Amino acid sequence: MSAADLPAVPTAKGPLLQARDLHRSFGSTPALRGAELSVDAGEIVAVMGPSGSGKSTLLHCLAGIFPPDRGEVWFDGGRLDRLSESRRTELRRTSFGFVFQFGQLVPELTVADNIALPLLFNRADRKDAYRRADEWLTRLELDGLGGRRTGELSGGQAQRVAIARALVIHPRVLFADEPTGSLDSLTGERAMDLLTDLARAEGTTVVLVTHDARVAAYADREVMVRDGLVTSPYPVEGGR
Ligand SMILES: Nc1ncnc2c1ncn2[C@@H]1O[C@H](COP(=O)(O)OP(=O)(O)OP(=O)(O)O)[C@@H](O)[C@H]1O
Repeated sequence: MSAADLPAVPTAKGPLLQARDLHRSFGSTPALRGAELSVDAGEIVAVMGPSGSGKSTLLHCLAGIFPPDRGEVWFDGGRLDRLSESRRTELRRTSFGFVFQFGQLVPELTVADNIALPLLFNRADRKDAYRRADEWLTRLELDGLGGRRTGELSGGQAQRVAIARALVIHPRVLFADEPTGSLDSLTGERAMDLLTDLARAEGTTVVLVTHDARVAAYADREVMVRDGLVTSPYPVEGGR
C-alpha cells in the first residue's frame, strides 16, 4: 500500500476518513484510548472536548502526522497508518491542507509566496502557482496584500492567508486545529465564515478541532472527545 495506490477519486460508499480503535501514548501519558471517528466526504466535523482530552492527537493521527501505537486510520479506502513516513508526507502535501492556531506562515516570504509555496512543492508551474495564489487572495478578501511580508499582517489577515495556503492545492481534507484560537471573536467569525463557505464550495472535507462552541457551530456535526475516547456525537444530559 502506498499513497500512489490510494484511489484518486472519492469512494462512492463509506466514509472518506476513519479512525478505528486508535491508541496513542506519550511516555506513560495515554492521549488516545480507543478513539473511533468516521467522516464522510464533504462533511465538516467539529471535534470538541476539554483540554488534554486527545483532540489534537486524534487530528495528528488522522492526518498521518504520526501513526497511532495501535488501531487503524483509513483514508479513501486505504490504510493511511500503514504508509511509510515518506508516503504519508507525500499524501499530506498533495491531499491534505492544514490550518493551525499559530506559526504556520513563513515570515521571510511574502503573502503571495506563502500561498504559492504548496503548489511549488507539488511542482506546479511558477507562473500558474502565482496566478492561483492571486485568485485565493481575492477569495479570502486579501486583495492588494500579496507583496506584504506576513509579519506585517494583522492576526485575522494572517489566518486568512493560512486558510488560502491550505486550500490552494484543493485538498481532499482540511485539518484545522483551533484555527481561531489567537483571534478576537469578530475576526474569528469572519475567518470561520470564509473557511466553511470555501470548503463547502470546493466540496472539501473538514476536521476542525476547537474548544469553542461558537466555532463548532459552523460544522455539520460535532463529536466530543473525553479521556482519549470519542464519547458521543453530542453530550447527553445525565446520560452515557
Ligand atoms: N508531544 C507530546 N509529548 C508529551 N505528551 C503529549 C504530547 N502531545 C500530547 N501529549 C499529552 O497527551 C494528552 C492529549 O493531548 P492533546 O494535545 O491531544 O489534547 P487536546 O485535547 O488537543 O488538548 P488542548 O485542547 O489543550 O490542545 C495530554 O495529556 C497531553 O499532555
